Amino acid sequence: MSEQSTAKRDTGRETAVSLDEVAVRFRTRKRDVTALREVSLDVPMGEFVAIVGPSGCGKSTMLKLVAGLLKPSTGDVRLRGDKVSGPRHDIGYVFQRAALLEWRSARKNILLQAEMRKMPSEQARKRTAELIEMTGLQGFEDALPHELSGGMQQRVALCRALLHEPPVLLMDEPFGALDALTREQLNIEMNRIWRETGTTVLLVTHSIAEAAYLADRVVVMTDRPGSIAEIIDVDLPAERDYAETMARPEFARVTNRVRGLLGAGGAAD
Ligand SMILES: Nc1ncnc2c1ncn2[C@@H]1O[C@H](COP(=O)(O)OP(=O)(O)OP(=O)(O)O)[C@@H](O)[C@H]1O
Repeated sequence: MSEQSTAKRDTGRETAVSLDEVAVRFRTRKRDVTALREVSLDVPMGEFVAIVGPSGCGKSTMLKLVAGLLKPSTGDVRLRGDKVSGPRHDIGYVFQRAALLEWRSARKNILLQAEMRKMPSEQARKRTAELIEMTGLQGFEDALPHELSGGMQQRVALCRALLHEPPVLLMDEPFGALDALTREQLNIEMNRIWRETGTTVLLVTHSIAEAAYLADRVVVMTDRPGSIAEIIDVDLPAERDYAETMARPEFARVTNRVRGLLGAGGAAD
């Protein structure tokens, strides 16, 4: 059990995501902002990584780099070995707001992904049905977004992000707008869905408990300009019962370490 794992990992598995000495500087008319500096991180295929850190330290910026929505000012970002040089299609993205089309049913919102990617319709329909079952949305396939709870809307957004079976799923505070009980429920489902799909996940969260419950490793960022303060291995089995996990000494060790690194002004739970 290591207190701190290295940013560069040799696990024998293919690397899904790698950031090498990445810096991001934004130049606006009023000021220059260094959002990230010297960030290096390797994420092996199938790993679940949670990223926590103070507001404005560059967490969303990291995800945007991986998605190819932003270019680093210096350094390299690679997805499955290829240098990221523009928007990538082999990722799924889930945001804090589900951003569903109000006039389309749950099923048709999920299928939007297939339309954008011109997936064969039979394959898309089959995968949609599987995902609806996996996320417990059966019976709500034809409901419009306003007829769904916030948690259900996020499940639809998750199905949409997973439809094309992306090897890498980027999640930016996906459960941040949900009430505590729904969030807990979705955390439990997320652990199962991650195990069932085998996808690599990068999750940005402000919840230390969520990070420790879901992740293989927790990346703790410093205040802006964001860099990696420490990467903490979570030495727990992949399949995690919620209450039992929370009661484990390893869970307490990880959450205490993250809290210690973030200090009083850091992420809230
Ligand atoms: N397009 C942009 N132009 C100028 N500055 C930007 C841009 N995008 C982000 N920034 C700045 O970069 C810094 C990092 O932003 P980012 O959204 O990545 O932080 P974050 O850690 O995700 O924040 P939060 O936890 O509050 O969501 C912030 O200071 C932000 O104001």
